[in-house]
Amino acid sequence: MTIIECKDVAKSYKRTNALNGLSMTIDENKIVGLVGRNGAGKTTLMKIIAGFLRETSGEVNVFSKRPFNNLFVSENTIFIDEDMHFPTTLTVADIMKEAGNFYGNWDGELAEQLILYFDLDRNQRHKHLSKGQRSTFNMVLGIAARCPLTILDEPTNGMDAAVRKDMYRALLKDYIAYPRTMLLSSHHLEEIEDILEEVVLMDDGEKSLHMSMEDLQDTTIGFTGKEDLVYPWLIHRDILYAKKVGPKNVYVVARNDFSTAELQKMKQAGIHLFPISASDACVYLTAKTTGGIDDVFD
Ligand SMILES: Nc1ncnc2c1ncn2[C@@H]1O[C@H](COP(=O)(O)OP(=O)(O)OP(=O)(O)O)[C@@H](O)[C@H]1O
Repeated sequence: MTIIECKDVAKSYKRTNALNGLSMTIDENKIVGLVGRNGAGKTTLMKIIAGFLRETSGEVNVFSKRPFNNLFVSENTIFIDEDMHFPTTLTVADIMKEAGNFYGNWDGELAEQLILYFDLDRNQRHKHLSKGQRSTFNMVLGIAARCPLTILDEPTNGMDAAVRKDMYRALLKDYIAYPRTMLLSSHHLEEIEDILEEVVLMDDGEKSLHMSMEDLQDTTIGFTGKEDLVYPWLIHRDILYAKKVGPKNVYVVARNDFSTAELQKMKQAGIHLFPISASDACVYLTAKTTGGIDDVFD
């Protein structure tokens, strides 16, 4: 069943077009990563899906309803980001109690166990938590609410590496026990790639690709070897990144539309082929130049 459907969605702020005709569908009970460079439009899209912002044009359906200001969508959706504000007098325990009143699937016991594990003081006011503690608590809310649609926008900002790892593990374990639809944005795809089933890569307010994690790994391929050996194979190919290595060698990343036979022949010709990680593939696929930061200095 489709949970999120975006058709040709655009969103303009005064001088910026944050989304430029984006279309996608997200099916039920999938964990989908939303990735892209700074300013690609991830937060804008997530806020529209959560019903916090209204699209400028196009159509968005969440649970087959228009999400903006929709009570059904807000009861069934939780949106977690680092800007979550609560009344300043509320403690961690107060917020958990309120969450229990609002979210039908709330698991108070799990929330208490996670609070204990992550060493949060349930009597501390939310506004007095440190940056990392605030993110930790917010994500506990996101997990324990067990909303049919859980949207997590850069949820681990400020957490240390150990907490981030534990938190994603907690998220995955709870998702396996209680499947729901999750949309998760992060600048660190390598940290979440093991838990994602699909990735939506955004670029300049548009969807650049939407595919399974497995397919994403095969989207790009790297080559190193002598320049005059490598380049003839790359005529009319989509070169995403190229760098000279020493006087005669090159390091090239290209979109992988090569046949197995072609790759085999390249290997036999003495070209070294190597896989590109999913997170690097996203960087190369959305890069503005083929030389990266080196272009600035050349
Ligand atoms: N309230 C706003 N008013 C004006 N412009 C905005 C507003 N919010 C976002 N933008 C602009 O819209 C574009 C998309 O921003 P958005 O926050 O959706 O991107 P993002 O992919 O989440 O970025 P990041 O990874 O840096 O968090 C950016 O150019 C941003 O400057």
